[in-house]
Amino acid sequence: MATTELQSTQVDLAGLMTVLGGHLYSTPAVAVRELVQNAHDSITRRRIEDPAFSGGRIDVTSDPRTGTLTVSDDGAGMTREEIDRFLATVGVGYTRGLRERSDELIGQFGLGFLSAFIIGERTVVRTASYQAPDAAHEYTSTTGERYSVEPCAERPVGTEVVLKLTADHRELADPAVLAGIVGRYCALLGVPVQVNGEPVNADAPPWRATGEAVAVHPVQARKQALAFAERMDPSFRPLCTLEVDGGGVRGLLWLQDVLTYGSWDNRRLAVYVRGMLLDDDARDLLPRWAGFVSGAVESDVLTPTASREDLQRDDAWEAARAALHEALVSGLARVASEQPEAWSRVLARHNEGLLGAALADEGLEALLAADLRVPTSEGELTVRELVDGGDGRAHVGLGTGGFEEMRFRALKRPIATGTRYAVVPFVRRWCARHGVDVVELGTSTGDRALFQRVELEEAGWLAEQLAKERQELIPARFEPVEMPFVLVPDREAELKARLEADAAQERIASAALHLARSHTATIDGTYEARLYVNVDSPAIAALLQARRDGRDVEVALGLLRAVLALMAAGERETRAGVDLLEALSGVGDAVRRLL
Ligand SMILES: Nc1ncnc2c1ncn2[C@@H]1O[C@H](COP(=O)(O)OP(=O)(O)OP(=O)(O)O)[C@@H](O)[C@H]1O
Repeated sequence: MATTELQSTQVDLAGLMTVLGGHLYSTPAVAVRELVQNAHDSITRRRIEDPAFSGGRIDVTSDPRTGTLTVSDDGAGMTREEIDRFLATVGVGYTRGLRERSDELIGQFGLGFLSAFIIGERTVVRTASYQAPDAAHEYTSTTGERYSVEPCAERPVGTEVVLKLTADHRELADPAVLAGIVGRYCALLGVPVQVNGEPVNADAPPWRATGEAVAVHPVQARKQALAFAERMDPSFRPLCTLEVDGGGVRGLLWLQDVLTYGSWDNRRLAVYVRGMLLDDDARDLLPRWAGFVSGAVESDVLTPTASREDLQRDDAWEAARAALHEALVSGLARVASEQPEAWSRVLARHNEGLLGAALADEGLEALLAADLRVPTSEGELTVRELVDGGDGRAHVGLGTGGFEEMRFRALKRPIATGTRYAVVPFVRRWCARHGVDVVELGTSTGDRALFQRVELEEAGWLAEQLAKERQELIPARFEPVEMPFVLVPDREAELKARLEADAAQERIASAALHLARSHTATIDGTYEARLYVNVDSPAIAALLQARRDGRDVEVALGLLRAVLALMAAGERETRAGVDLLEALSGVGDAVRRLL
């Protein structure tokens, strides 16, 4: 058998660099983070290996005129040999080996330094190691593929990396841009960082401060937490903050102080791993319903991907997600009991989103069920108020307005607006728990609960006189007695007509359509609307009596037809086919004949 000769795989560094540069990182700003992170790790290394060391500081400076950016540290520095072995060898770093001795180190892949070549057209590294402080070296490279190392003038122990930025990335030298980037990435870093002389991480996050010996008054602690939230997320003012401590995550969540709707998804969570911002938008760690929640958390157990801009979806991630969920629910409960003012603001701002949240989470439902309000024809009410106002039943409208609403308005009874986000399921759930009936207006079962049907000899005659085509006239008793009739469009027939229209075939997947049709087949779609005529109303009672007495009822009928048409014309759902002018002239005609 012939022996197979083993060959070495060739690495095309230029090609690899293009991939890394163009595809690994989402933004060139990440390169700045990588350099600051190396400075941090080098300081950590020196703290471990050089017992005499008491410093630790990172300086980022820029010169917009020359387009240069410099990151300096007073960390361990590198010897000549270390430059070759670690800095200039892709995939290898000193840091990885040291991680066993410290959980503060951030680097592990031996890749980050390459990002300097994405934003810099020339990179110079000047360094002196604490192991050989008198021998400083200067590394120079343009693309990272080739480099030179020379001895250089004496310098303090530590490293400075000087980048001449490419034309595309010169904006990174703008002091404000740079301060913004570094300030966000390094907000929680344990080593002080200055950008052009200004500290960017001087204030420790509030959860670290709680370990301090002097206990802070709760009001003061709340203020500090709000100030932190405001610093971290300038786009929204925070309404109140909630602590997170569990599942390997510590930090703060806050509710945004804006008016939100159910569809609002502005979840924003910044995740810091070992003090460095890793994922600016880890929204998936927050529950889907928390669209109005922002936060910043840190963790040592979450694992970054190689781009260090995302997190691996491992067990730690799941545990963190569960902990954040729990922190949100218990934090909201705490705000409800300890900060009544903030709580009423939370309810006012996020009522709609919380309706959905309550449906998604039983713990929240228990907390919120009594306080959340649903939109009704009488303004926003709690379900308890809706039920009390509805004589012990919850009325829900599935359309918009209509005669039914007019009737309820006349009675001053509230109808919940069932077409709005989460209202129907929330009301149903509440009522099921409290043993209360829900009446859905416009469905045949709903109508049966509201209109007490009566037998009437003149029903056929009334139908001829008042009902239009595809309207079913039903004699009934209902309140208020002043109302002679109510025209109720049949929502189920409406749905049936819509689904059975040919166009539906194109819009709805056929399996779903089939299912829907098997339901609509059970709906009797003969009538589009029901006209309930109130036999208790003085107008109808008088009309019927006059007819029984054999008197002429034409004028009265004309007037009633006109009123019916006018009522129908005022409602979006019933106005089709109503001739307003004809209705008005009907009134005029009746008045003229009466006088
Ligand atoms: N400022 C610095 N001071 C001292 N050593 C440095 C500095 N910057 C880089 N190095 C050395 O170069 C090595 C490679 O750096 P690089 O950023 O490529 O990878 P890393 O930091 O080890 O890992 P990662 O890719 O996860 O960031 C480091 O491990 C360290 O030994």
